[in-house]
Amino acid sequence: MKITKLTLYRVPPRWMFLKIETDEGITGWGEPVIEGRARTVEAAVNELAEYLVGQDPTRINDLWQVMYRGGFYRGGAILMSAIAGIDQALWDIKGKALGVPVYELLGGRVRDKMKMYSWVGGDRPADVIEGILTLRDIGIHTFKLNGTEELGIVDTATAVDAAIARIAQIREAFGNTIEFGIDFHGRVAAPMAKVLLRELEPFRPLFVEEPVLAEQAEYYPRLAEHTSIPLAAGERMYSRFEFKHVFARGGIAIVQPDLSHAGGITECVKIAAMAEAYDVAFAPHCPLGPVALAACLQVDFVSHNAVLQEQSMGIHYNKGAELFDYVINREDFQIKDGYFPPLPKPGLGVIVDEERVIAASQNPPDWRNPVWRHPDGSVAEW
Ligand SMILES: O=C(O)[C@H](O)[C@@H](O)[C@@H](O)[C@H](O)CO
Ligand SMILES: [Mg+2]
Repeated sequence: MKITKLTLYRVPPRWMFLKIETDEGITGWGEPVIEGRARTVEAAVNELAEYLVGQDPTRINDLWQVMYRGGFYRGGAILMSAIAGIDQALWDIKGKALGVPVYELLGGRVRDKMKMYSWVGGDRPADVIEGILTLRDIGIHTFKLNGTEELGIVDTATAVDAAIARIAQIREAFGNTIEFGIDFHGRVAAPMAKVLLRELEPFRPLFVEEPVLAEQAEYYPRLAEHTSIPLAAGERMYSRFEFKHVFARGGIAIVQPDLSHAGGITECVKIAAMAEAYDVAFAPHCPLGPVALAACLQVDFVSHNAVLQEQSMGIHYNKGAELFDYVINREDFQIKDGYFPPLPKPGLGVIVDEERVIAASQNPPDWRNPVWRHPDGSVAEW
C-alpha cells in the first residue's frame, strides 16, 4: 500500500482534520492542530507530506521515527502536533486495512468502558452550579472548571477568596455526589499555587491541573510536598523526552498528554506505559474534535492506568460546531452513566462526515485565544 495524498481541512470551531489517501482506496483521518496556531501546523504537515507521499502507511513506527528524527530540529508544540495528526491517520488506515479497531492492534482492551468528564463554567468560571445540574441530569458526575480568572504572581486575599468561594459553593450544593478537577490553566504562578492549594485542601478536588506552567515543572515535587491534592499536568508537554523529567522528579499524580499535540497514538501509548511504571495515572487532554477523542479512547482502552477522559461536548470553545457535528457514527460514542464504550469500528472508530467537513472548510475559522491583561496593563496568563 502507498500513501497518495494528504488533505487538510480547517473547520469550526477551531479544529483541523487531515485525510490521508492511499493507492488501495483506504483513507485515514487525523486531527493535527494547535488551538490558535492551526495554519502553522498546516504548514508543518504539508512539509512532512513531501516525504510521506509514496511511503507504505502501515510502517507507522518507521514513519514516526523519520518524522521525528529526520528533522534536525525536533519536538515542540507545532511539529509534535503535525506528527500527532499524521500518526492518528496512519493508525486509522492500518486498522481499516486489517478490519479491527486500533486497540486490537495494541493488544486488546484492559477495560469494558472509559470514565469521562465534562467542562463547566467557561473561561471565567461562572454558573458552575447550573452547568453541573444540567450535565448531572444526563448521567455525568465528573467535571472540570477553571480555578481562577487572571491572577498576579502574588495576589490578594480577595482574589484567593473568590477562587475558593466558587469551589465551596460546589461542595455545598452537591457534597460528594459529584467530583471535579480544578484547572489552574497556567494562570497561577508558583507563589500563589502554594496558597491556593492550601485553601483548596478541605474541598478535596479530584485533581488540580497545571498547578504552574509547564515551563515551571520543577515546582511540581515541591508543591506536592505541601498538598494531598493530586496534581495533574501534560497538555503542554509534547514527547516522552519531556515527560521523563516529570516522572523522574515526581510530584505529578496524573499525566495529561494531548493525543493531537504529543506525537499521536504511537507516542502517547509509550507515555502511558512510562507513567504506569511510576504509579502515575493517565488522563488524556482533549478539548478538541471527534478524531482526537477517538484516538484518545484507543489508547485509554489499552492503558491500565487510564483513569479519566476529557472531551469537548459543550465546552466554552465550541462556538460554530459541536463535538459530533462532523461524525456519522455518533451512536458509537454514546455516553452511559459517565462512561464511553469501546469504539467498535475498524481504525480509530470514527466515521467522518467528509461532505460536512469539506463544506465547513470553505470558510475556515482562525481561532485565537484571548490576550488577557492585568489591571496594570501587563500581560496575564489566559
Ligand atoms: O484542560 C483543558 O482542556 C485545556 O486547559 C484547554 O482549556 C486549553 O488547552 C485550550 O484548549 C487552549 O486553547
Ligand atoms: Mg487544562
